[in-house]
Amino acid sequence: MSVFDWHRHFSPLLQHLDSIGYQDWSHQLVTQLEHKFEDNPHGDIPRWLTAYQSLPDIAGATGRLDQPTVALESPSPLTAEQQAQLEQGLRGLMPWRKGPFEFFGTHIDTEWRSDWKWDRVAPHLADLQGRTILDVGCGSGYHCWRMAGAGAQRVVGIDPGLLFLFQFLSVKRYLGDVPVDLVPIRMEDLPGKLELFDTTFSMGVLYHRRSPLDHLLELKGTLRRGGELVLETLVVDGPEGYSLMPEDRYGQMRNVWFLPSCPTLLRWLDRTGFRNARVVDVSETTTEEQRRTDWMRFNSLADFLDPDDPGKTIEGYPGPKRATLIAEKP
Ligand SMILES: Nc1ncnc2c1ncn2[C@@H]1O[C@H](C[S@+](CC[C@H]([NH3+])C(=O)[O-])CC(=O)[O-])[C@@H](O)[C@H]1O
Repeated sequence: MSVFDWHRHFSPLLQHLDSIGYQDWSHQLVTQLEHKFEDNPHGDIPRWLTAYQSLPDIAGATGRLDQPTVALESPSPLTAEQQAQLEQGLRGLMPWRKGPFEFFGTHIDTEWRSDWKWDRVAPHLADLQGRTILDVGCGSGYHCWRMAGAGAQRVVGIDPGLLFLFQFLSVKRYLGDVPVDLVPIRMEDLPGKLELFDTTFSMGVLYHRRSPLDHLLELKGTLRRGGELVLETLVVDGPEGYSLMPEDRYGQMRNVWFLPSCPTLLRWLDRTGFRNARVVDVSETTTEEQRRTDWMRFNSLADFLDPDDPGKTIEGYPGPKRATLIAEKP
């Protein structure tokens, strides 16, 4: 038996999938979750679970999901004891990378200002009102909450990082049975042709995939006809056809494969069968957007850039620049 009662957390989603005719997917998820939490549990789960379970119960909590800081609020101020319990529990879930969040007045200054990314992406999206959304590589689920705040009917985030799951649940536990879920699986663990989602996001994932074209095809398989893909990834300057493959690490990150130019990305989207692909934003990532904080005390972007030329990574590659592209599935 797992110490983590995963059935309780995932049963609303599994039941929903059954109710809309996606029993095959829900059965597959049960097998994957059993494996993850019972057959082969991550060694840190007991510690994260203890931190999560130590968070205080707070009556009447509500969420503000439509503003830069995803915030939990309570009708009356917390007692000093509740405040201390809260801070200790949240500290037990460090490092906090994607956010910001505020838990009843306790502000979590995360490594990333993920709200800046949302501000760059959101103006270009088809209205999220009433949509069913997949967020691939969703991290702590910060953007999933913003999607819900923009009116999405249901949001499924997937990310294999289990600390992210406990950070996500520490928000969700105060919001009750909201139709927002984080499932700890990889893109490759989804069934091939779900054709379920109105919008699928892949932000910060493509460069981690050894086979970026297969990633695009997998993303296409998640969308219904006419659905929208939102792709955000690291890019480099260069002509159509160009893409950079780092020799080893890029900005100290392992597992970085292809950094295409924007024209190359457009070609990839076209060749994988998307239509109307367009670049809606290109921005350099700054050390204001990604930095060490009190809630993420390890090295961050400033440590990964060349100290003599911050326009370059420490390995001598062009500094991080990200593009957002939008395309439709025909
Ligand atoms: N194969 C995979 N399948 C699913 N997730 C994966 C995979 N490989 C890596 N990830 C996950 O993708 C996320 C990438 S971070 C972007 C977070 C958010 N989207 C953001 O835009 O701020 C970008 C970064 O920090 O490099 C991580 O949480 C990985 O666990």
